[in-house]
Amino acid sequence: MRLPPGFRVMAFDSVGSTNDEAKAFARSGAAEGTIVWAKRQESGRGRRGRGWTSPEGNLYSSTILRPSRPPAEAAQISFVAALAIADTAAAVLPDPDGVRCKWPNDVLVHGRKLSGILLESEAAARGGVSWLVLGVGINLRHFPEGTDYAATSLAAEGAPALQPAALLEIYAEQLARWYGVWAEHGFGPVRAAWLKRARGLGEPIVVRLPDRTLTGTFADLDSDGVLLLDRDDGAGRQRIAAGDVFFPPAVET
Ligand SMILES: O=C(O)CCCC[C@@H]1SC[C@@H]2NC(=O)N[C@@H]21
Repeated sequence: MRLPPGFRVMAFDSVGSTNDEAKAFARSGAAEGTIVWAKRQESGRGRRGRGWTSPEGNLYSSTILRPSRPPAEAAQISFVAALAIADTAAAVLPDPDGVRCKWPNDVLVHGRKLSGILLESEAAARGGVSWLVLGVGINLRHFPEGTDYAATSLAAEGAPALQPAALLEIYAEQLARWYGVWAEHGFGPVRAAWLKRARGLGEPIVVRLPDRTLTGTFADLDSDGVLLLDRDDGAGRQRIAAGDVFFPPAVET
C-alpha cells in the first residue's frame, strides 16, 4: 500500500472497533501516523454513544496522532479530518462540487451523510494531549437506512468501483496534507478551507441541543471551531460548541 511519509497501516479483517484497537496501541506507545484499518467492525462506535454499522465494503480507519498542542486546539483535528474526507470524496466523485462539510464534522454529498468522525484523546500530565485517535468511517459501498440524517455512499453517488484499500490510500494522502497544513500554520487555513466547503453558511439552520432546539442563521465559524448562530427569536448571536445541525427544507415562494 502506498502511504505518505510517516504513516503506516496495521490491517485487520475484523475488529470490535478500530478506535478501541488504536487506543490500545497508542497507550502502548505506537507512533504518530499509525493507522488501524479493518475490513469490518463488529461493534463500530459513532458519536454520542451511537453505533456505527460496519459491513465489509466500507472504510473503517483510526489514526494515532500526537500533536504537541493543548487539548482545546487538538479538537480542531476534526475539521482537518472533515477536509481530508471531503477532498477524498471530491477526488473520486463525478460531481466534486456536490461535496460539502456540515458542522461540526460531517461530510455530505448532495445533502446526504457520507462519513463519520470519532475523535478520542488522552490528556497528558502537563497540559497537552498524549495521544489522539482519529476514527473515520467512509461509506464506500453501503450506507445505513432509517438514520436521523439521510446517508449515502460513494458508489451511490457515482464513484467508480474502488476497493477500501485504494480509498484508504487517497484518504491517508489527504489527511497527511491537511494535518501538515494545521501543524505548520494552525487553524486559520483549515477554517478558511472548511468554510469554503461548508453547507448552509449564511442560511437558516436548526440546531438540536440535548435540552432544546434552536433556529437561526449559520453566521460564521469562530476561530476555535465554534458555530455562531444568529438566533431567530431575537436572542442575538449564540456560540454553539456541540449540537446536531439540520437544514430546513427550502420553501417555494
Ligand atoms: O457518529 C459519527 O458520525 C461518527 C462515526 C465514526 C465511525 C468510525 S468507523 C472507524 C472508527 N471506529 C469506530 O468504532 N468508529 C469510528
